[in-house]
Amino acid sequence: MSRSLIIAIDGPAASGKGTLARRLADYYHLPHLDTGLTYRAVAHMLLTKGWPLDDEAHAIEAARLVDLGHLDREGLSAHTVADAASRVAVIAEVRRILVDKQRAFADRDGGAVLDGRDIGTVVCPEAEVKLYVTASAEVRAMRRLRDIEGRGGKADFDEILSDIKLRDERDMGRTDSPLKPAADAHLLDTSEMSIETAFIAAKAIIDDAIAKRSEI
Ligand SMILES: Nc1ncnc2c1ncn2[C@@H]1O[C@H](COP(=O)(O)OP(=O)(O)O)[C@@H](O)[C@H]1O
Ligand SMILES: Nc1ccn([C@@H]2O[C@H](COP(=O)(O)OP(=O)(O)O)[C@@H](O)[C@H]2O)c(=O)n1
Repeated sequence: MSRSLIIAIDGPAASGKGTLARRLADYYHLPHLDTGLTYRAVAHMLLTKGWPLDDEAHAIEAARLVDLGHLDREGLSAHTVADAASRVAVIAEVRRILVDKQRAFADRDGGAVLDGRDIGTVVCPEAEVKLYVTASAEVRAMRRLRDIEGRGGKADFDEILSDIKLRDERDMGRTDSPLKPAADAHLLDTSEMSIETAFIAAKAIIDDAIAKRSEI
């Protein structure tokens, strides 16, 4: 690969952006960063210490301590951590600190795949390929339910659905870096797509962008 390839993937909870990001990173031999884990890490630190989620000073301190090399996906996977993450994610200074770290990750030779809520709009507005992955709230809630049950847990579909809708509202409604497709993002509605079909569709978009380089 002669030029850096940055692939920015955004979308709401359980739309499949992480699964797609990991597969694309593997296919194009690029490093991958799940930026949601950085917000989850901040939330987890506050929850563990018993600090309120709107305690800005401690949230900022926690954001400074986030180490991209040590993000524990399993330890941060809980539903409560995801909800708490969307609360600390409204703090502008927390975002600024985490976005700096995310940009440093993206700015490496060769490129990278990043997924989150504001990658195409704020973190990597210069990304060569931007994907906005979505699916209906019901489909996303069903995917999350299967995730939880697959790990031996129990959950209620209606509760997950209302949590997902609430988090969508919080993420799309905040003033700082709200979740929305970048103007030049390709929309991928995976409601009726398998993981494989979504991967093939994304790969076609990326290969097309790479092919256009040689025409320039
Ligand atoms: N296109 C798809 N069809 C069916 N299930 C999917 C699809 N994409 C992802 N999944 C499953 O849905 C769940 C949530 O996907 P994930 O990639 O973690 O979403 P996100 O990163 O957007 O929160 C996972 O269990 C994943 O295997
Ligand atoms: N780039 C990002 C990534 C996540 N987040 C926040 O972090 C929360 C958890 O993100 P996540 O990607 O781990 O959540 P899921 O989509 O996996 O459920 C989101 O609901 C957002 O509030 C953000 O604000 N910006």
